[in-house]
Amino acid sequence: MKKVLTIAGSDCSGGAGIQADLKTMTAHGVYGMSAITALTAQNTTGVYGVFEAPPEFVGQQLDCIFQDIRPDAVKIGMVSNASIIEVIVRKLRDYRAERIVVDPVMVATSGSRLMADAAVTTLRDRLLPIAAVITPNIPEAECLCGFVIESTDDMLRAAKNIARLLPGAVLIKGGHLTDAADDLLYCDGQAHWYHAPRVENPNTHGTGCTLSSAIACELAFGHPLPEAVGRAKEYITGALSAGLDLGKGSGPLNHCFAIREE
Ligand SMILES: Nc1ncnc2c1ncn2[C@@H]1O[C@H](COP(=O)(O)OP(=O)(O)O)[C@@H](O)[C@H]1O
Ligand SMILES: Cc1ncc(COP(=O)(O)O)c(N)n1
Repeated sequence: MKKVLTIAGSDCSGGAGIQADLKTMTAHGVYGMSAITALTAQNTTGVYGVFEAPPEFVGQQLDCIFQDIRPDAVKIGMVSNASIIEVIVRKLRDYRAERIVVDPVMVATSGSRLMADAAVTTLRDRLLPIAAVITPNIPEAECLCGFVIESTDDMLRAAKNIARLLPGAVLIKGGHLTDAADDLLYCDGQAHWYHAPRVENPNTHGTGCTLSSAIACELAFGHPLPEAVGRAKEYITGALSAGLDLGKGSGPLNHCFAIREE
C-alpha cells in the first residue's frame, strides 16, 4: 500500500486541514499519516482559536514517522510561523522526502488568517524550494507574485512569475476567479489548463486541502504531475458535486461519494 503524510493543522469540525487530508487519503486507498502543526478551534462559520505546536514537537513527529514508515509523498498545509517552517524544511531535507506538495495556506475560506505575515518570506525562501508543486489559490498567488489576478491571462502571467521562485511546478487554482472552476498548472515551462464546470454548491470548506492531498496520493501512485493534477481535479469536482450540506456556514465536502451510497 502507498503511504502519504500530511503536515498540517487540525480542523476540529472535520472539513479542512488534517481531517480533510486523511479522509481524502482513505478515499484514494492510501495509508495516511499526519504531523500536526497547530490545533484550530473552527467550524463552518469561522476560525475561533489557534494553538500552535512547539516547533521541536513538530520535528519529533516527523522523526517518528520517517524513522518507521517512510511516506511515498508528502502534503504540507497550514504552517503558521517561521520556526515551524524551518524545522519542517530541515527534517524533510535530512530524510530526503520525495514528492512534496505544498498548499501555501494563508487565509481560511472564512477569511481568518492562518499564517503570520512574517512567515510568508520564510515560506517563499525556504519551503517553496523543496516542493515538487505548490498549489496557491488566487489570493495566495497574488501574495506570491505581487500583482492582482483578474483574468485567465493574469493567471498565466502569475504562474510564470511564481515559477521563477521555485524549481518545481505551480498550480494556480481558479476557484475564486472564473465563472467555471479552471485551474492552471505551469510545469517545465508548459501551461496545462484543467477545465471544470462550476458546481453550484456554497459548501467549499476544505477544497484546497482536499485537492492538494489528492495530488499527493496520485503522485504516490507514480502518475506524472500533469496526470496527477487531472485525476485530483476529478476527485474534487466529485466531492463538491456529491452535495453534502452540513453546518451553518460554508460546509465541508462529501468524501464518501467514491465509496458507497446509503
Ligand atoms: N464551486 C466550485 N465548483 C467546482 N470546483 C470548484 C468550486 N470552487 C472551488 N473549486 C475547485 O476546488 C479547488 C480548490 O480551489 P480554491 O477554492 O480556489 O482553493 P482554496 O480552497 O485554497 O481557496 C480547485 O480545483 C477549484 O477549481
Ligand atoms: C487547519 C486548516 N487548514 C487549512 C484550512 C484552509 O481550508 P481551505 O481548504 O478551505 O482553504 C483551514 N480552514 N484550516
